[in-house]
Amino acid sequence: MTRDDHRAADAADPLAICRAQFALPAGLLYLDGNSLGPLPHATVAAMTDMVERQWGQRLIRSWNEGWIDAPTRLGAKIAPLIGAHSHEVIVGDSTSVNLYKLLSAALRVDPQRRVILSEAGNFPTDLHVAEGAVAAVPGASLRVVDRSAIADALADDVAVLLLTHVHYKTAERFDMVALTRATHEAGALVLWDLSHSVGAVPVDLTAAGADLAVGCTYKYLNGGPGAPAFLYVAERWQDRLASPLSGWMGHVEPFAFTDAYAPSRGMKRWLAGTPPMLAMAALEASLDVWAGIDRHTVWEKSAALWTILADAGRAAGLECVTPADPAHRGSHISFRHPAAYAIAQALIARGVIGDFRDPDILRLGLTPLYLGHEDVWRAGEILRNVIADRSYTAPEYRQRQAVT
Ligand SMILES: Cc1ncc(COP(=O)(O)O)c(C=O)c1O
Ligand SMILES: Nc1c(O)cccc1C(=O)C[C@H](N)C(=O)O
Repeated sequence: MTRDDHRAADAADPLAICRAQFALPAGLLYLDGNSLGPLPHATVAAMTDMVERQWGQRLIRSWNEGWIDAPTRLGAKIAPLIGAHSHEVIVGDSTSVNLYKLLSAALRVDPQRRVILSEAGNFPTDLHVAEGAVAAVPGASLRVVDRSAIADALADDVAVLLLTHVHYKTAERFDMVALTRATHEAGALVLWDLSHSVGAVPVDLTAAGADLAVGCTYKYLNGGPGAPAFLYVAERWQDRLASPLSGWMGHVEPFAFTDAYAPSRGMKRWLAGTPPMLAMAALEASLDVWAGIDRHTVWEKSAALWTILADAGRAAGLECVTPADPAHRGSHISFRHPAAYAIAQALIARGVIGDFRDPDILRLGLTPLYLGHEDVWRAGEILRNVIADRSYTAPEYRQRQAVT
């Protein structure tokens, strides 16, 4: 396909108008929105209003003018993106903390089931938090198996299967429907980490019959660095599970100021402390960008952008570790190369921001709201040049930074 073909695809692209909603630096090709999404213009205005008016002028009155309901209001805005009902999602804390809450609760459902089952090579925080959760429950343990062995490892001692739907390194995607069904047949609950799925691939937790989920909002949802995460509990579990972090915001009557804890009905019991309103304001503005955007259109465009980079990678002789079948992958593409770190640095020096994942993965995110076909084609051309002329072998590209 030629540059003109990609220009024609951009001209016909229903999502092309979304690009103007983001404050991306001119000339930059940003292929790292799967790690930190860019700043929406609306966020700047929302933060100004939050700081100057809501905090500055309205002060504590703002708690009754929209702040106290922010966790459930934002949860309701995320719900359609993950195929959940609005009363099944709440926003607060980090993905790591939310994982702890849900894993701890799931471990206490059936005393005969004390195992968290997960995937070797899952995103580290998922496994680290699972270690912490089992350490707090006598007799509990973490079982980690290869992704191909998950279904067979669903023994009768498993309390909860913890999986990241789209793998952070390879973009491999689990079959949510099939694995949820297999987990239920084995008598366990399933907890999906949707950090690399939400805003990227169409997710339907209700259709899959999923029990629990968490996910990150600073990647494809563009909520800002460290934006509060979300937590999902299917309605049928809401009265049966309780948070181990029984803070006052999860109390049925926080402003009764009682000594004894009694959990709220519904999703509010998953709150612990006071919501971080500055961060909530940024996230709400970015969620509003998603209102009215069809997730299937986003996914179709992602698949088209993926093919452009896959072709460039093939032409450059790179090994692609992301599945070619769109049904089995997420919205990034990863190439394995012994000099992946240096290649990522050489690309950054040429205005293409992607990232590197230890030890040998070059990862490029495809975010249809602000990347066009021609943009991705240009990134692919730059990638081909960097490989062909071996410019990545320059010594300055070997220097590792603290955050990669
Ligand atoms: C699969 C997955 N889970 C969780 C996280 C992050 O958790 P937290 O926001 O708590 O750092 C990430 C990325 O940072 C991730 O890729
Ligand atoms: N959360 C991050 C951070 O605080 C610093 C650097 C990167 C991140 C990330 O989000 C990493 C990301 N989850 C990943 O998939 O690799």
